[in-house]
Amino acid sequence: MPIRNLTGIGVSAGRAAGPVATMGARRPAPPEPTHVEDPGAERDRLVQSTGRVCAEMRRRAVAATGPAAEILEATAMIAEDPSWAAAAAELIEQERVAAPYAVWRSAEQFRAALAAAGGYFAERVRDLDDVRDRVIADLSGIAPPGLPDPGTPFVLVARDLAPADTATLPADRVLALVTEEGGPTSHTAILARALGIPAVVACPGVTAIADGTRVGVDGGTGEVVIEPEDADLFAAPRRDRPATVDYRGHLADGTAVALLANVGEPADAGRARSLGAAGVGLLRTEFLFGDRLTPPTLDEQVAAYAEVFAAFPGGRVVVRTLDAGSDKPLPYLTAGVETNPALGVRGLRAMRTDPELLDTQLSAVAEAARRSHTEVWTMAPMIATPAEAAEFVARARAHGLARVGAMVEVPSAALLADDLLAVVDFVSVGTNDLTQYTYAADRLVGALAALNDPWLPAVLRLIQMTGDAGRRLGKPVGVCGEAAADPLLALVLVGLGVTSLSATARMLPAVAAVLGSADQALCARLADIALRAGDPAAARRGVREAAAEAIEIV
Ligand SMILES: C=C(OP(=O)(O)O)C(=O)O
Ligand SMILES: [Mg+2]
Repeated sequence: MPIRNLTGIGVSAGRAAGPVATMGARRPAPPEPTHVEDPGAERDRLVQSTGRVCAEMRRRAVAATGPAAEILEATAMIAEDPSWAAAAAELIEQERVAAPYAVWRSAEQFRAALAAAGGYFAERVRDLDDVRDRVIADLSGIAPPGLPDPGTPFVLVARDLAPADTATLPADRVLALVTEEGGPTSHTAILARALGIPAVVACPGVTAIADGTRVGVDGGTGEVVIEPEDADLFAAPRRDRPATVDYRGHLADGTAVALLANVGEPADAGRARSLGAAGVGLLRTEFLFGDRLTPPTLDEQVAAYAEVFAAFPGGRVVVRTLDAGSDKPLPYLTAGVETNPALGVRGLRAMRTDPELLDTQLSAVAEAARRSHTEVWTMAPMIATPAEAAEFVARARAHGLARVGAMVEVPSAALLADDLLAVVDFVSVGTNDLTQYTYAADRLVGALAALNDPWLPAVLRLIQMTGDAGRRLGKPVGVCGEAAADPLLALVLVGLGVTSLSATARMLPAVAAVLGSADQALCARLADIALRAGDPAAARRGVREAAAEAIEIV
């Protein structure tokens, strides 16, 4: 029976058509525990192999930029971690087994420990698997696992992608990518958007499509059409998109809607600026605090913030205080073991356990702001009550910070948006967490991807409540979650009362293109359609059709 058309979750807008090339089965069979006569020589072989793999991973990390660099850096660090290689060497010594088998066994132990630690550590399992497979391939003298190369541009299909593979995708050859697993906030989704490649995740059955079959992929609606009759429908409009942001900060009717960039490290700020971003709507400060045993000093922080502010003289930069805990644990701050880390001591809750850390950060932001010509706004993550927000505002003001706000990522914050907005200067909706908490679905679990879709009606309703409260109180309501990177959803968000959008810089030109040609009345109509739709697929379809009648959409 021919495979019918498939549907997944569109996570990176744009359309493309081309032949399928499937990522080879990455996981090799466990090697046999072959006996070796000379364990010393076998250990040397292991050391040389891990050295080669480490050098290659490091080379790729150094060569990459943006989110790819961060992800490759994480894999390179796992490759360079001596503990798993030392455990493998010990196995060779004690049991006189060949290196591939020892690597496999040692990696199994480490991956079990990472998986048990949960959150951020569990995510590293994919990186460890990647390193393990590369070392075993090197020891066995076979090509390392990697991307297919059919010799022509292709639609990449995979069960899931290792972060390192996604990070090095050749954007000129991969027309689109479709994965059977993965969720909207997975590495695959975030990087596809950063690279501007149309992408669909959580698409059951896609790996059954034979290589070479032509498919059309719509990264907006999530549709994968087998042998499309009208391939022109999938002609790649993304190639015609402007490469930089051409947007003056207001809709076609003059309604002000700021378009800003999400920035995860100082280098991103320069890139965002060169693309034409007007400022930063979310500076994630975790880059300063991770991968170390003690927190950064005041001076280190001042220098890093000042570097970001310097990229936007006269512009706005919204700094988010440290969001530690859950998927971002820190050895010196967050609680050891929590049964439900996403519901645990994270974000502002973790900072309240160490007020000095929060004070140092606020003081550094204030000092860097004084040295710059940038409008600096400061906000806290994981605010659940207006009282927490009031406490944060008082602390930030004591450091001389003028504009202080709260993220809306917990449903309680949206439900009490009037009370929250009464005590802060602005709010910014973090749709990634708001979605996971509204639908009680871990954002890192691929199997729950359908419940981590910001087009879900309850999420839209909570954003509407927040937007309405913002209008009533005359205070700004931003969105800085991945939802703002979806051009169609961006129009809906504006219709729900959102006054600024902040997204990964590469998606800003596409979002700018729709904002600049829409007006408030259209956005309100689209918001109404999305709210009434009942489910994300119907909402996307209805909004796309109505938007297409009024404006040219990407
Ligand atoms: C922007 C958000 O924060 P993060 O993705 O860093 O948790 C969010 O939750 O939407
Ligand atoms: Mg968040």
